[in-house]
Amino acid sequence: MKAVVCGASGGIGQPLSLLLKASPLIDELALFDVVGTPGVTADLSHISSVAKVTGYLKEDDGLRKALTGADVVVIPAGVPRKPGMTRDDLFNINAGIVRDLITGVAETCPKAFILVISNPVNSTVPIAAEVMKKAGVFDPKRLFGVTTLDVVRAETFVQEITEEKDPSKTVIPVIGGHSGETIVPLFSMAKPAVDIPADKLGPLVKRVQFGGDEVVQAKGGAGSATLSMAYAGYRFTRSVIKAVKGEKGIIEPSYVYLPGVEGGDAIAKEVGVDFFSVPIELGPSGAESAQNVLSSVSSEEKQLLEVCKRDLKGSIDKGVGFVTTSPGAK
Ligand SMILES: NC(=O)c1ccc[n+]([C@@H]2O[C@H](COP(=O)([O-])OP(=O)(O)OC[C@H]3O[C@@H](n4cnc5c(N)ncnc54)[C@H](O)[C@@H]3O)[C@@H](O)[C@H]2O)c1
Ligand SMILES: O=C(O)C[C@H](O)C(=O)O
Repeated sequence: MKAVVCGASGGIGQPLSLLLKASPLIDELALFDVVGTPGVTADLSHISSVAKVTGYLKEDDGLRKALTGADVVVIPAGVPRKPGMTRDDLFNINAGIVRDLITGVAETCPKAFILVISNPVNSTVPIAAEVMKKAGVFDPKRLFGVTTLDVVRAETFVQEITEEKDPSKTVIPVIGGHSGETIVPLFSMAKPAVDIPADKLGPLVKRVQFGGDEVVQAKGGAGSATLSMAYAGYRFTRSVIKAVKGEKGIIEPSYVYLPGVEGGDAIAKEVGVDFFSVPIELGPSGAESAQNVLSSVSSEEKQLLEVCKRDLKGSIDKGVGFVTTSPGAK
């Protein structure tokens, strides 16, 4: 199992690479970034775990070397937000970064599972899909937008109400996209069920939707969530790898191209957009099936979904348009 981290020297990239290096599920870990990988690689390579670590910069065909033989490619490359910015404000820089990295994946390891963390996820995943389509190698079951941090936040924030000792034991589907009101936590479907007083539900939902802003404000210009994202990114990567290795019954919400996933076409028609996060059953070929949870949502959640669908459409069109109307990826 070879995993590659693109953006490995960054705020997310370093702790994510540490967690992957410590995982016994991974035999080879390749680190790619435009700066800093020699140091990060040397440092991680002293850890006495299974994975063999290699590092690459852009020079000397580094991206191709890093991606050769990759099974999983995780992408936290790109700029983070500062206070006052939206994720969409990152589009102008990050769209090109993601396009170029995915072009490398399409050329070097088209069968790899691709996990996109770079923001705005609502647009960068459609960009990745279009680049893969253009190259004739798009497999929707292998492309994931990582929305796990929203799930992790929902689990964590609801604990204030449930007072459960281990917050990760409460399963809460979070659907939609990964930005403000496109994030729709379904507390009505929590397992085990949670009893949330009416006056607390609205603020709880808002906190999950705008949890990213909390961290951006607290860091005061020094970036956005990195450590919690590394944890979430690792958790999702581990689930994909375990499922690929044959473990059954692994379900994780993820932002995918629904028409290409079993059961997803009907959901896409219902929500009116093709890219959307729902709980996905993972398996050896990636996204095995999409779970339609829409019929079970509460009336409050239905209203949240209306706003979500409206906001998502523009972000998806922007991502698709970036590839279809640009003169072509490098
Ligand atoms: N999906 C999520 O839930 C989520 C959560 C947190 C952050 N993010 C996003 O993740 C991205 C990274 O955040 P960060 O805090 O790690 O930022 P960072 O600036 O600390 O790190 C980004 C890294 O990407 C590298 N990079 C830039 N261009 C590159 C290229 N062409 N190829 C390879 N590497 C390149 C940089 O050198 C840097 O090391 C941001 O876009 C941020 O918004 C997403
Ligand atoms: O808020 C951000 O910009 C980073 C990330 O998307 C998050 O949710 O923390």
